[in-house]
Amino acid sequence: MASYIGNQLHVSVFGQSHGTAIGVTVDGLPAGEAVDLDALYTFLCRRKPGTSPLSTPRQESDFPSILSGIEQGKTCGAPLCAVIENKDQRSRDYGKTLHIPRPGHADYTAWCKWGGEADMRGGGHFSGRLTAPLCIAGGIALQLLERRGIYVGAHILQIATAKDTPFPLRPTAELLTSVGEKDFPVLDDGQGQAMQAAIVAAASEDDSVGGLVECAVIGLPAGLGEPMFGGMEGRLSTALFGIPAVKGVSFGAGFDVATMRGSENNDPFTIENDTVVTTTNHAGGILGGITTAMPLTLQLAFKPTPSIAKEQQTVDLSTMTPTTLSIVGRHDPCIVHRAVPVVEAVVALVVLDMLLEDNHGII
Ligand SMILES: Cc1cc2nc3c(=O)[nH]c(=O)nc-3n(C[C@H](O)[C@H](O)[C@H](O)COP(=O)(O)O)c2cc1C
Ligand SMILES: C=C(O[C@@H]1CC(C(=O)O)=C[C@@H](OP(=O)(O)O)[C@H]1O)C(=O)O
Repeated sequence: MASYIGNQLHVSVFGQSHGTAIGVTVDGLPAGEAVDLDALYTFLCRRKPGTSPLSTPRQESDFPSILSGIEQGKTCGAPLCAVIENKDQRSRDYGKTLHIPRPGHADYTAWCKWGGEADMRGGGHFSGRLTAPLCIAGGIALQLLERRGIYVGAHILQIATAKDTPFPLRPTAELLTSVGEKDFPVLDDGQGQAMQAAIVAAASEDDSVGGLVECAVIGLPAGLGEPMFGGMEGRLSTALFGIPAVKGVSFGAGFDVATMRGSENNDPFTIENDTVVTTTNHAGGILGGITTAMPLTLQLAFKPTPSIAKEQQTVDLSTMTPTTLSIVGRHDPCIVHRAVPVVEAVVALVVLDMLLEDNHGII
């Protein structure tokens, strides 16, 4: 099965962008955990569409109905089910082009796989809209982790050619929390202005831009993870590639390690307050798939939004002839800034799942 993840914490996402509703089931949450529903909705609003000229104008409240699993503000042990009704579908945007796959979107591959039966209006089940229910599950996981001193935070590292300052060697909980509270989550607001200008420029040319998100987790114990296929990098990557438009995931110094010498890349060990730490963190807090207790750091590459108004070459699958397409409708000229809370949510779900498997006395 494709739309669920987790070994102890089973998270299953359902729905289509233009269907009645989208939602999530989460089985395996510990019972008796307080869930602050106001804080959860504040988190969901960081992702919701229709809030800025830099994003899709589709108007959705993204307000979740919790159908089960939470009673009197606490998890009750039963599987949690939450749904968000879709309210602002405009399916006519897709009516004339259902046989004409959008370059860069999943239309063509869904058509191949599901024999033309896929509901691809608004991206169907492949849509970025499905990241809203992911944020419900992840937003609850973030609350459980924070209660135990584990903080997950992310920011936009790059959009087009404009670059933010990376997180410092030891990001604090305050830094990770405060950057997420910004309307445009960057550390350097000047660079944030340049990024926003790049999005506006691309949109004005009927085009789109991509970029990078950096995420960090602090407060993890040393020793979380497994060797080989159960490693922290593998577990996180599998989940993070489930976010639509992610084309790359790297940890620590990432692809820069290719040009470093061992003497530069190795993180020297030392002792601080009777604890083993490293003086640099090119490893991103992971050695052998297992956490070192230094901040876990990762970067994700997001491609430019595929649906653009600029004319592109494609094919008509009903006649099997080449054609061109200028996409009408409501689309994000950039995905990166909307994806920041989604990255936090997915990382939190994986970390919580791994702690539930091997809890180090934490849960
Ligand atoms: C938050 C978010 C919003 C998105 N918004 C759009 C959009 O408005 N238009 C679009 O064509 N793709 C959008 N996408 C990306 C597509 O859903 C994605 O590119 C498509 O499903 C194909 O999947 P792939 O890029 O992972 O191959 C969005 C993705 C995310 C995470
Ligand atoms: C609705 C959201 O984003 C949608 C993601 C999306 C896609 O193809 O991924 C396509 C667009 O859908 P529609 O054409 O129905 O407006 C976006 O608006 C959302 O993120 O909540």
